[in-house]
Amino acid sequence: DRINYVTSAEEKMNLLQKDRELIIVLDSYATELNDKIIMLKRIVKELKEPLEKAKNREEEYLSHPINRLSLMRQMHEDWEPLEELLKQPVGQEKLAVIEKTREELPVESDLVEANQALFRIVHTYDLEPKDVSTGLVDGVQYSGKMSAGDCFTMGTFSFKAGSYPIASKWLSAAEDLLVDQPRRYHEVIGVTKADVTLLLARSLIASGNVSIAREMLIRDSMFGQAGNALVLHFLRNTPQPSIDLESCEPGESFNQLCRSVSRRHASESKPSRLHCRYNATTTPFLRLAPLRMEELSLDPYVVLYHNVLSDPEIEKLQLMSEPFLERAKVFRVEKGSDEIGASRAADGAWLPHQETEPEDLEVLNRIGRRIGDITGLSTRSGRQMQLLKYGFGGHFTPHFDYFDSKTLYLEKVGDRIATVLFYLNNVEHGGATVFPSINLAVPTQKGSALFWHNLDGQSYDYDTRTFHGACPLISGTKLVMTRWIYELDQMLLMPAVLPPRSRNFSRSLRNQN
Ligand SMILES: O=C(O)CCC(=O)C(=O)O
Ligand SMILES: [Fe+2]
Repeated sequence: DRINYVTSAEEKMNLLQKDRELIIVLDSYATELNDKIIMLKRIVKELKEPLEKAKNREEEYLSHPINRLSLMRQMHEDWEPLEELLKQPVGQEKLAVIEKTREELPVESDLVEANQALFRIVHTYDLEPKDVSTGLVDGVQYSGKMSAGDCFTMGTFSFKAGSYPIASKWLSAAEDLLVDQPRRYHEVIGVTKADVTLLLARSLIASGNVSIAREMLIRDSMFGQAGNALVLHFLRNTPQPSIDLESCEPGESFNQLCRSVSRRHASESKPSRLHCRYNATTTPFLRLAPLRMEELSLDPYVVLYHNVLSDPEIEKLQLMSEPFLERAKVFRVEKGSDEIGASRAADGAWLPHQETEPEDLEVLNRIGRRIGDITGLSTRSGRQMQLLKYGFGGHFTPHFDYFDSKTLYLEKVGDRIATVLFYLNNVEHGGATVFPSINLAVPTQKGSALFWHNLDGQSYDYDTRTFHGACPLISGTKLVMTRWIYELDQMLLMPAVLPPRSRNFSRSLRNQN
């Protein structure tokens, strides 16, 4: 399996370590080169000395027996080894280390994923690339700054994705940065002013700003009057997007809800809270230990229970899932299999895992029983939960938790009638859970559990209003755990409320977890 640099924290640390090592190697390469230069300069100085003495008295100098021998010997014997010395390659071991390390460095797809993550953040939270390039992200000033090369790669990605106005903004940021930043490095890596300006012109033209592009090219001494011809050429050759982001576009209401609870707006709008009360009735357990609950929506019913998990339990969950974390996949109904897709960027671990220790199993079962106590639904032990860890730009495009489709597993357990989403940490910036159809955004809250029914309370039909997703994470990590409650597990508990249904499986092509 390839290393996943985008979401895995461990690999991110590894990345920094590699970066540090490579820079040390480059530095010692330069030192070695410098040592050779110093040595050569010294040799030059030594060779020059007799010549200095001979200046203006060449004949006398050469008639001197010792000088003559010295010159003969030196000219005959020394230039061969000197030539050898010059030919000797410098820093070969350092070069070999760089070559070897390069095999383990991020590849094209890693960069594309990082591009995608930042693109998503800019798009969802409606940010200005220029602000982002200075580290100002959604009202928060971060310490990093972007280089011209960084902005250029974002511009290129946005261009390929067919987002020409955003591409123009990134490329114009790159152009400005090229002026101020040391150009030498960008020349070496092949990001030139001409590249940036030409792609900026193409983006401007593709977004309808033809005259701005023309003026920019003509004013540029590199192009001058050739600018007119370039504009014509670009007008005739409209670019074709080669990256498809359309298929996982979360939609404007999703984006707006994400913005409404992000850092920039956090103080302005809190999620609507209908009631805050204690649940002391569902089961005998709750009569002893009432739970504070916030009903966020009555129809469909969505409720947030507070302090469901303790800090030690959360710590345990994190520890037991760590070895099994891998890139979370998306279930493709049409293929009947899981795959990594752009609609979801997070690491996931299924709990319990085959290798889960008995004492960890006990914790999982205890949590399972607690869910039963809280919801009044049957949560058969052994059903897996999914722990999810989102990193920078991690997200989950809106989806339904029910499958609405036939699979072998579903025939055994039925569909997911309800979902419990545990928040295992407080997210610093971004990463809320959002229900676009009911205008609900829920920021993470450590220890709380969000609960909703995926089926309509009356008809038991799929409730499409439960469409939900996870907003892109802007900084830090986000940890959640999902426990689904299955239809057929309820049969013993309340056989009467679940009449056998013949379903029309309406979706054949959908993303699922
Ligand atoms: O992470 C979230 O906020 C939502 C996760 C989710 O919808 C899921 O795992 O099905
Ligand atoms: Fe979900």
